Amino acid sequence: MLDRLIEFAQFFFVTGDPLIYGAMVSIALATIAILFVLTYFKKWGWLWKNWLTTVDHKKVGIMYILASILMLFRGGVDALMMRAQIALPDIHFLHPEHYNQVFTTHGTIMILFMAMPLMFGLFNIAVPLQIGARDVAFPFLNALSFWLFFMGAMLFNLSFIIGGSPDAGWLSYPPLSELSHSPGVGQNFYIWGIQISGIGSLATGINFIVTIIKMRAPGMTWMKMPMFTWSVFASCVIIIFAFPILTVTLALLFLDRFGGGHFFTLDLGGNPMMYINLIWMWGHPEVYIVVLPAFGIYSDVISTFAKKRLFGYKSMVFAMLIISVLSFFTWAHHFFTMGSGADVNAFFAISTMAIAIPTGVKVFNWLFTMYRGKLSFPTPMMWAIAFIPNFLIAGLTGVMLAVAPADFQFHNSYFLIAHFHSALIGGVVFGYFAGLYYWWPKMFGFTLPENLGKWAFWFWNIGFYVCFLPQYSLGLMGMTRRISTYGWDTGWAPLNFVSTIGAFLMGIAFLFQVAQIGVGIKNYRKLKASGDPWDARTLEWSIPSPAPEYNFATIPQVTDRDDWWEEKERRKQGIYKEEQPIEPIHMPKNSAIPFIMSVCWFVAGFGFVFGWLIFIIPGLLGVAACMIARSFYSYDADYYIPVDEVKRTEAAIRGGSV
Ligand code: HEA
Ligand code: HEM
Ligand SMILES: [Cu+2]
Repeated sequence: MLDRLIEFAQFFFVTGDPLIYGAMVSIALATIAILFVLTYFKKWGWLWKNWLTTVDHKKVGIMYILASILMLFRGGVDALMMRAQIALPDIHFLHPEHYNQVFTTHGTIMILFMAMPLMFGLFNIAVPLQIGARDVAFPFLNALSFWLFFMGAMLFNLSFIIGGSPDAGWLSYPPLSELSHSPGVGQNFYIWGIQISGIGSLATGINFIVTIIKMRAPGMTWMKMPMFTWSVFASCVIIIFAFPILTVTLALLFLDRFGGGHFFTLDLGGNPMMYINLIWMWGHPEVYIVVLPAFGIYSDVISTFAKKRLFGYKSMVFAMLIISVLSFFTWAHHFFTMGSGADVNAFFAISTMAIAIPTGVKVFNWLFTMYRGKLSFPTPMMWAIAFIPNFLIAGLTGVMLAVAPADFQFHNSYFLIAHFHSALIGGVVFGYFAGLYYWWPKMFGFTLPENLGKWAFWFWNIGFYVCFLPQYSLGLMGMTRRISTYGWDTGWAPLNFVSTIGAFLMGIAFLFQVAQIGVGIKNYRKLKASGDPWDARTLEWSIPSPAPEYNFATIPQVTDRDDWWEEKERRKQGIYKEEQPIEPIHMPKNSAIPFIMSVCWFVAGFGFVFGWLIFIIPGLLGVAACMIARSFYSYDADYYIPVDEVKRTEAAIRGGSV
């Protein structure tokens, strides 16, 4: 036992780095503060009952969003530390080893623990409401997905404090990620953090596909579905085919590291190229997993604020489905330079370029939707419009990268870094921000203050161009990715300095957003939103903001695409649908199992990271116990809300009128 403690202490105080001690102290202080506040205001019961054990999709969505904002902060601090380090030559703020850790955690966190959960948050907030459903198909599984993501993310983040962070890049290529080259525990944190949250992502994919197929309101045929819901469907189709590949790849890497396997080693029959193929078979589709829902948001937001039907609805749907299929045939464009040969490279170059066609269709459709529309520009619309030029740059430089011979020059240079940040920030993050501002009133019942939102918008946008445009030139000037410093003789200093200024402008933009939320909460009474604050088109706006726990008192009967808009038009002409009688509403009960089971996974994962059976065994036993409890002893998992109570709630929120 004593050796274990000493071993633990060694891991704990692995380095004398002041940044790590600083982080430890701040995390400890923040934890104490949270515990104190919860105890002082007697909020433990509230937390447990309303949040930790909830299975309500709206609350699960809010928890995803909160966690992802926290992760955006962590990933953003990483980004600023890197940009500070390379702002000028010969800076000694981060050691080279530390720089490696920071870009690895930044990339992994931003994609897997920021973009994915923010996306899942928006799925949860909007999809059931858009299709006129009372929840997702499997609410229990939905809560489990969230907690698995959360515990996976926490495990990954723990590496910063205990044992050391991973440092082999966000995709952890072997041989660098093998035991021979990375004997520390950082890679184990990477594997287990992603595995645990990955199970959650796969389950979410399945959950939303079933929800969209089975739970649409009567009358909502496929071609009447809101575009965001379509994009979620397309994204989830990619998830269910791509995430199992990630799971298997990381499991094999784990066997290499723990079980003396040789799947990806350089000797005994292994081959690192196998890993590189597999990880990109997930990694490339992953970028479309995150961007398609952003496309869906742009479609809904642009048609709402242009007061027009989306132009080319059917072509939008097919473009998305084509992108989701094509996304599985382009993975090798990430290693044109790794010896595939001319024929293979030509195949993947052409399939990659082919994606420009459906994407172009979408871009033109958005422009045509705005053409001659009655445009207004509240913050969601501003993000949607800013996206178009940003994404055009990202897409066109993507097509340049897809030219295999040219990629021998661009590959792993700052040109690539600029390409993917343009796509990920200008495309994905901006899209999710548009969605967040758009659905905020539906989530919380008040709109965010617009003036601070506009400040945030301009800082993000200007910062974005100032940060990433110079990087295209830096790439062409020969600056490669993942270097922690360079010499004055390179001539890269001025552009890097400008780029760092841009990064800090985006940091300020984030602070504006935090302030905006703070001011919004303070003035929420003044900013109170009606059920339909944007005069929007789809069903989620037909019910009060925030929606009651059962969403729809009676399930809507859909007759049109943009059904709520058409309904409003009909009402203007005095035509009202027949009121449906309210019936008792069937609801799922809260459950503590998703939370407890995920905590057990966390404990087991922690044990696997260090190879400590005293954590692995109880953790896995706990997981098994939760499964048994759910399978054999959870008969009492649902209840009915009686008609009277529904009527009372409706009357209270609507104040007697609609
Ligand atoms: C959301 C994220 C996202 C998105 C949407 C894209 C979209 C695209 N990407 Fe990108 N890409 C990444 C994220 C993304 N990428 C990441 C993270 C990496 C690097 C990872 C790493 O190495 O760590 C990467 C790397 C990467 C490479 C590897 C380069 C290398 O390693 O050397 C290539 C090469 O082909 C490429 C190509 C493309 C193409 C062709 C598109 C297309 O989908 C773009 C299509 C869009 C348009 C073209 C614009 C709109 C179209 C029109 C207006 C019509 C008219 C246009 C034409 C006819 C051209 N990307
Ligand atoms: C806030 C603005 C951001 C800035 C200033 C920034 C900056 C950086 C920097 C400096 C690097 C390392 C480059 C290198 O040395 O190779 C990097 C890498 C990366 N970033 Fe960002 N970033 C930002 C936002 C994002 C977002 C939002 C995402 C994803 C959604 C993201 C995903 C990545 C990825 C995947 C890598 C590659 C990591 C690796 O090489 O393993 N970044 N970023
Ligand atoms: Cu790709």
